Amino acid sequence: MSSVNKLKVLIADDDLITRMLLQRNLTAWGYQVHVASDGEQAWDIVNAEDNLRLFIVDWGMPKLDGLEFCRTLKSECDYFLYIIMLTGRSGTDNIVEAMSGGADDFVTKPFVAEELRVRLQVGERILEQEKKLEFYANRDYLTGAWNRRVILNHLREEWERSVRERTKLSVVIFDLDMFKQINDRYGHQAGDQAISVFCSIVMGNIRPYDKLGRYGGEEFLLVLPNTHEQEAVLVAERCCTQVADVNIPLPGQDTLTVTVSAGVAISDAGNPPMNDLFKNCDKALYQAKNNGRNQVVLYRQS
Ligand SMILES: Nc1nc2c(ncn2[C@@H]2O[C@H](COP(=O)(O)OP(=O)(O)OP(=O)(O)O)[C@@H](O)[C@H]2O)c(=O)[nH]1
Repeated sequence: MSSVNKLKVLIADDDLITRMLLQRNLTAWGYQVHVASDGEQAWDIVNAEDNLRLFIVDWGMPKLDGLEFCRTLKSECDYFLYIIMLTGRSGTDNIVEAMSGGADDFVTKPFVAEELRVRLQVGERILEQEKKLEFYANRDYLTGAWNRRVILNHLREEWERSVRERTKLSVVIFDLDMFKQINDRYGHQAGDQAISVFCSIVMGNIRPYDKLGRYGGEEFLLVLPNTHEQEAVLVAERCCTQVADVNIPLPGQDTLTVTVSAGVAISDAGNPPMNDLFKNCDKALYQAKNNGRNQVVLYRQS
């Protein structure tokens, strides 16, 4: 297993021997281990590392103790985490306090390696389930694009940010052309395949902080923060050209080609307001369809 695929675990413990023992065992069990000797250091690692979801945390630590660390972590993270409290303390009162404070499991020192290993596996199973739930709740199942709720929330957040930071926010609405005919002629499965290919192409053309979401059936919304209209038009045109150029394989020897129309609109430091931004984008899309499809139209005030 390469280190890229290894699950990350953060160990936070002020006792050197425990840290070394944990690090040795966890590395042997295939985890990518990060080590902190107090709560503050643990917090720094949380801020620096992506995808850190599994934790083994001592209770009594200098600067920031384990319980406070759990509380802060659970209240500030909007994704699921699994924390095992590994402590010299024992007894019901301590278990209740730790688990009420955000710990998901409680192990008393000295720990038995095999027991800790299976408890980590329980954490992994729960994290895996949470990841699936997160996907089903936020993503479009067919394409992996964000679903309508998420993309509209994201648009609102980015619009608010553009007001705060006085930047330009660009929005693109894509709509696959004559899609009813494609379904009628080639069948729904082929239509689905075309939608998936379209999304892969768009996702391959955007920056990590741009977001593509499925707004309706064959209508997709692309939110491009801090982006001028010319750049947005270029991205949209690149996507439309690439979609039109691809031969989508169908069962047998057949292939299918599709085209896409797009409307682009921008808001500059919150002007126009979000609803109008959206309406402008829709008007531009309507224009693109009226002009003959397979093209990008930028909304202009006039
Ligand atoms: N295969 C498939 N078809 C879908 C999906 N979502 C929506 N559609 C179909 O997309 C078609 C959209 O048709 P219309 O809204 O009439 O638009 P159009 O045929 O694309 O025409 P223009 O937008 O004017 O170019 C409908 O037949 C929907 O059933 C989907 O997930 N999969």
